Amino acid sequence: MSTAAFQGSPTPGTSTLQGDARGAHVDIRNLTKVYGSFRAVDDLSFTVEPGRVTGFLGPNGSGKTTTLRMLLDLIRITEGTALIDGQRYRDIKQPLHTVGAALEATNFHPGRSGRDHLRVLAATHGIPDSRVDELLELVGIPAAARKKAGGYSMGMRQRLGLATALLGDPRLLVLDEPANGLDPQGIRWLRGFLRHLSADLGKTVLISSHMLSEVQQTVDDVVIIANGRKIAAGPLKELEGRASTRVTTRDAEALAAVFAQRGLEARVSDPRQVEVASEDLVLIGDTALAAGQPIHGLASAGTDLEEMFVRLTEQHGNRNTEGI
Ligand SMILES: Nc1ncnc2c1ncn2[C@@H]1O[C@H](COP(=O)(O)OP(=O)(O)OP(=O)(O)O)[C@@H](O)[C@H]1O
Repeated sequence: MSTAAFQGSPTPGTSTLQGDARGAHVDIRNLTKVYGSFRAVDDLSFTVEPGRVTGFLGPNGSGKTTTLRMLLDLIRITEGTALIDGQRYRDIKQPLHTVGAALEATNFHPGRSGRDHLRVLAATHGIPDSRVDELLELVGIPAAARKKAGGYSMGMRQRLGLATALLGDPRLLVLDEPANGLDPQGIRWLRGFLRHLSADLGKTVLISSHMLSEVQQTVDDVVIIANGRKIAAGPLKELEGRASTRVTTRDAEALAAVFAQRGLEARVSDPRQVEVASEDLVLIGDTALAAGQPIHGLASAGTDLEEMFVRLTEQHGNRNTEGI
């Protein structure tokens, strides 16, 4: 599979992905979905900006897919609005050219090749076959796409889903868990591809994920939900907070005091463990050494946002099974 297919794409104007002068603006306002007495999405509001990749994050069952389905008019909204450039999806004149979506990677006809799947869709929208082949090349499955989709791996289905979403060269791309089933190389490829679409072509990209770590290097903005409600939203850089390091030692209290003297914020999390609000391993190591304190282990403890996300996932892992 090509990992750089898009990198060589021609200059704007002739590219397979021409881009628009602007991506579409998404405005979700007080969106609610109720099933019986269960609030799958609860008074959710956020915006998605053009030229950026927005990560829509939350634990399993938190309401991400339900929100995206309401945005795309696949299910009825109970309350609130979900607008794309000020319009409901159903009122958009040329939806394929405005919004490209890949909500599920499994809904291709198993007996039809990926290429034929795209060609059928292209034909019904007056899009030439040549574009189908260009897109298959672009997403890295030019040969595989001639085989029946029933035999595709999850990663191949994801790539075909992406090609389908891109068929109309849309201004907004909505992808549900696009990294699912991709190998590390595929995830790296997807990351570069989505950045190209947003940063270079100005498109709006909205991707959902239940794993912050999977999209952390891809997204500019995040919207985090749990139990159908918004927990946090904003630029990733602003929300990430501090990175910290977990230090294993003989006497955590003594080492924490040493760090504090050096002006490093430190917290004893275990009699043998200290969390230091720094990712400077040299500084941490040298400080401990100078004070004669042994270090038995040093590990990145991630950022404040990562810690919050892990906590959320633990608390709200699956509200169905928890009966919340
Ligand atoms: N048709 C439905 N009827 C009843 N409950 C539903 C229906 N569709 C979804 N739900 C419930 O709504 C909640 C949110 O589901 P949703 O699929 O939106 O979560 P998600 O965040 O996309 O999860 P995942 O990361 O697992 O895909 C879940 O508890 C789910 O069981």
